[in-house]
Amino acid sequence: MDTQTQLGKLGLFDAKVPRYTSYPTAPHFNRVVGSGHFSSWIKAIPEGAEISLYVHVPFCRRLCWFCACRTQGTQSDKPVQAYLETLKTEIAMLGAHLPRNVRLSRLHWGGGTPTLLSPGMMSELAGAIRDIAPFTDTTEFSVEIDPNEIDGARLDALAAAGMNRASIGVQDFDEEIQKSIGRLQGYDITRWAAEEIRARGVASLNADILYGLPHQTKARITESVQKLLSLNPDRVALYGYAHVPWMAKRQQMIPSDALPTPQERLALFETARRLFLWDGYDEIGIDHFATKDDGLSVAQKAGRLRRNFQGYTDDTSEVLIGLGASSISRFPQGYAQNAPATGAHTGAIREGRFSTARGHVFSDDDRLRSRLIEQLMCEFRIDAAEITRDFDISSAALHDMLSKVARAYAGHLKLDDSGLFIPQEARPLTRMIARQFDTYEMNEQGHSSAI
Ligand SMILES: C=Cc1c2[nH]c(c1C)Cc1[nH]c(c(CCC(=O)O)c1C)Cc1[nH]c(c(C)c1CCC(=O)O)Cc1[nH]c(c(C)c1C=C)C2
Ligand SMILES: C[C@H]1O[C@@H](n2cnc3c(N)ncnc32)[C@H](O)[C@@H]1O
Ligand code: MET
Ligand code: SF4
Repeated sequence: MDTQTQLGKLGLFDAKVPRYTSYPTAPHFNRVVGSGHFSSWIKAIPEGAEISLYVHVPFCRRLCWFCACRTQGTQSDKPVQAYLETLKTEIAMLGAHLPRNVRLSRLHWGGGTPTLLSPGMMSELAGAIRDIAPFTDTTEFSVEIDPNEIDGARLDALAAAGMNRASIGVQDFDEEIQKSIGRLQGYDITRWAAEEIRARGVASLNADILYGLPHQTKARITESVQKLLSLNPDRVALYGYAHVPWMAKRQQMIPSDALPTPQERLALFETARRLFLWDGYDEIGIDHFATKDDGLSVAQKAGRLRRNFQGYTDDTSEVLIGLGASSISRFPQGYAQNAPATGAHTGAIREGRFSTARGHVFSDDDRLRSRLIEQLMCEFRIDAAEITRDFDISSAALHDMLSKVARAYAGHLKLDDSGLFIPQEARPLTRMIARQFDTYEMNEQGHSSAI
């Protein structure tokens, strides 16, 4: 039997599973967690700790039809200006709760489109953040940049604010595909953005592209990847297009009859993957590629790769604070998510309280399973020695847990005393295997395709 037939037999082409950017996943967050938890978790950060900060900017000038991110379209600067005021208040509130001498390991601006801020707004925002949590010599400050929504003045402002990493949205270079996903973006504009970002001393450039788009073929993705490689990105995120029109209403504009089948999605992924490997990139986790000396590759080789809401990271700080509407924070105690709508978020901040709307308090079992899933997603294996060292579980109990999963995928996984291992041929199954360690009830239809 060939690999595709075997993967099909295991249900890969029918399954819907989470992407496990957290455990438990966001749909399982509950209303028990509120602003009281958030404040107390902030206060519990050790003095002098390095923490990470994510700032969400939920606005775009145009709304791409494929996009599943929390964002709204606006042509006017008025709501953006009002939102910036909210963020500055939220940052000051955070500063009032933070223990002394806390500094930033990572700062990430995402969205939406953070680059629709004016240069003045960018400096204000960066200044407000650096006032409450200064950079260190090694702080990484990354910004999601829309090549369609950037110019020299805004890049200058970002560079002056300390940006040293950037990520550009590419998705696909093919014009027919771009039309079908409501996002036109010529190669020249993308190339201009990449060059101008680098010209400002930004050492590391990431690009996002998608497989599984309407009208995408192996020939077309090959051409898109070649064009992308001509820009020499240090990192690439190759996400599977998540078609969830019941969640992201704008996806109803996408012609679902032009979408590739799950079997074709796997072939598209494999085609793109081979091109990146051929060009010397390392494969990082399930959907990233990085040059050999990039931080992600180095972290992967050293066993320090971690999973976060952005996908993969080499950040090892224990606390990630999300600011702005819908942002999620992660603490050693649990997750806290802000109110998703900008109105509700701003309302809470104006009343002087954090907008935390839901979240999750970790149990010991959650912590164990969270790490098991993270190891699978980052390293395609579970390291039994590490797990029994760090968690309250005996070798025998762990082995029992791993054997059940190995049996469910009999002949595809390797199990021995050192742990569980997913060989190369079985890697498309990784999210399904991770699902085996997830004890939360799941509405399968709510999720995106397993491949
Ligand atoms: C930049 C945009 C974002 C992407 N993911 C997130 C952001 C901010 C983070 C995120 N992802 C999900 C949630 C929880 C639900 C919510 O609050 O809206 C958050 C905060 C879940 C999610 N993301 C995608 C889907 C289909 C789902 C729901 C179910 C599931 O877990 O499968 C699609 C998707 N969004 C982003 C990517 C890269 C992506 C698929 C590859 C971007
Ligand atoms: C931040 C990144 O998230 C990715 N992104 C946005 N929406 C989706 C979706 N529906 N499916 C997969 N990836 C998506 C894009 O690649 C974007 O650049
Ligand atoms: N909005 C930017 C873009 O589309 C950043 C990626 S999507 C959140 O290019
Ligand atoms: S892909 Fe980027 S620009 Fe397009 S709607 Fe999503 S966040 Fe906005």
